[in-house]
Amino acid sequence: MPAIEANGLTKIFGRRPQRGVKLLKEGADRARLRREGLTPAVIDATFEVAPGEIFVVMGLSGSGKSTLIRMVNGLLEPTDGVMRIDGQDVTHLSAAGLREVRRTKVSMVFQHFALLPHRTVGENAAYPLKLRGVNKAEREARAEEALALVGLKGWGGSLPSELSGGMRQRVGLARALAAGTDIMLMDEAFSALDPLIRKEMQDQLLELQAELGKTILFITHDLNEAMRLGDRIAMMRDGRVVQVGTSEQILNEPANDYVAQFVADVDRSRVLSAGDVMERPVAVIGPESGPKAAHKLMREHQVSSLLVTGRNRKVSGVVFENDVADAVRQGSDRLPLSGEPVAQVSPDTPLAELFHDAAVSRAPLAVVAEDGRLQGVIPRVTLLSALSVPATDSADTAADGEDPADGEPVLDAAGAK
Ligand SMILES: Nc1ncnc2c1ncn2[C@@H]1O[C@H](COP(=O)(O)OP(=O)(O)OP(=O)(O)O)[C@@H](O)[C@H]1O
Repeated sequence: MPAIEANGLTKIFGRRPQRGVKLLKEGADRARLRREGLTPAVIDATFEVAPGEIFVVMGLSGSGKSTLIRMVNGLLEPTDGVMRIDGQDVTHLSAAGLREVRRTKVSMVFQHFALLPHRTVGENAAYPLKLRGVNKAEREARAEEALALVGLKGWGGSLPSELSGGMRQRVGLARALAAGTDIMLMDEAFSALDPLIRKEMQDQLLELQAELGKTILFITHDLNEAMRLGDRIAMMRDGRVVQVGTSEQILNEPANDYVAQFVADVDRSRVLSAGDVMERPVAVIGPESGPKAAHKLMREHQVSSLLVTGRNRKVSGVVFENDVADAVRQGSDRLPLSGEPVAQVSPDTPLAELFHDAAVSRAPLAVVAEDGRLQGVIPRVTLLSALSVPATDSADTAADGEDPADGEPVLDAAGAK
């Protein structure tokens, strides 16, 4: 069951907003509604956020992000459509019902977090618990735990004025964590921070997420932030969700020209990772194979090197064309393994971190799973082309979600020799 589910969610500001819904359903555009004195802030938004997912809503100022998040936590009532939290329809809840949802399910972190200046950091973090009537001892324990999670261990007794801006924003995060809800809504939560502190907070959020598995709906107008944080991203324009996808899908398969232009300047080397661009490891040979088989495979795939893998698909080395040709000429039946190490990287490694290895290594980079099994390869040319033209083939490989190594012609002693 999705943690958050929006179905046809629409919010129109102005008098008699239902008129706007009707007009929209009749095909009217925003300008038409504006002439009627209506502002369609969110139009027909439909998406699901899975439990444990970081779902980023991304769009320029005025695209409707804040309105959308305010409907999720019940600060605004939708004009049309349905919003469900953990399967419960919260679209038209009473004030008491909404309070209950906020108390138990959803907490929120804002851009400018209003800390109570005369209360300690610990009391600030524990504030929502106080409102809920949680007893003092438990409040303090939970606040302390939450402060430790955001790197503010030992600061509970200080006043907000003693903290830097970044630290205050951490208190906001701690407050949401102390509340103990499974869903956290973050509205431009890091946008007011200096770039370096902002990056630190993003890292921390990713760490916390890995540890706690919260469902996070994160709003930002910063594409790089969206791409860094989001498991998936919803791109909004003029109140509509124009695309929902992983950062890799948004980069390589933009739904329209607007999205394509938007992502044109993204630093692809930081957004795409090895797993996104790797190719099927076809140029791979088993250790028992001989030089003739290696030579044949190289010709077939027009490559100048082959990775050598054992039966467990672990990479044991590399052979190069010249050495293989020599071995064939000399009638040798042993693969002429090169002494060169093969760079092995995890599928999560950003492309930016692959350049050094790619530059110093003649062999393609080996992308290996945690258990060391070969998942794919990245020849230098693939790395370079991934940075410019959308890498459609490799994107398909990654999107399939299958083990690209399976079913490939890995030759060994029993194979074509
Ligand atoms: N209470 C309101 N009354 C009337 N119009 C509103 C109201 N709140 C928002 N709007 C309008 O709805 C549209 C969407 O605004 P919203 O604040 O949701 O966008 P946003 O993407 O969050 O922008 P920003 O990043 O600047 O906050 C805008 O045209 C805005 O002027």
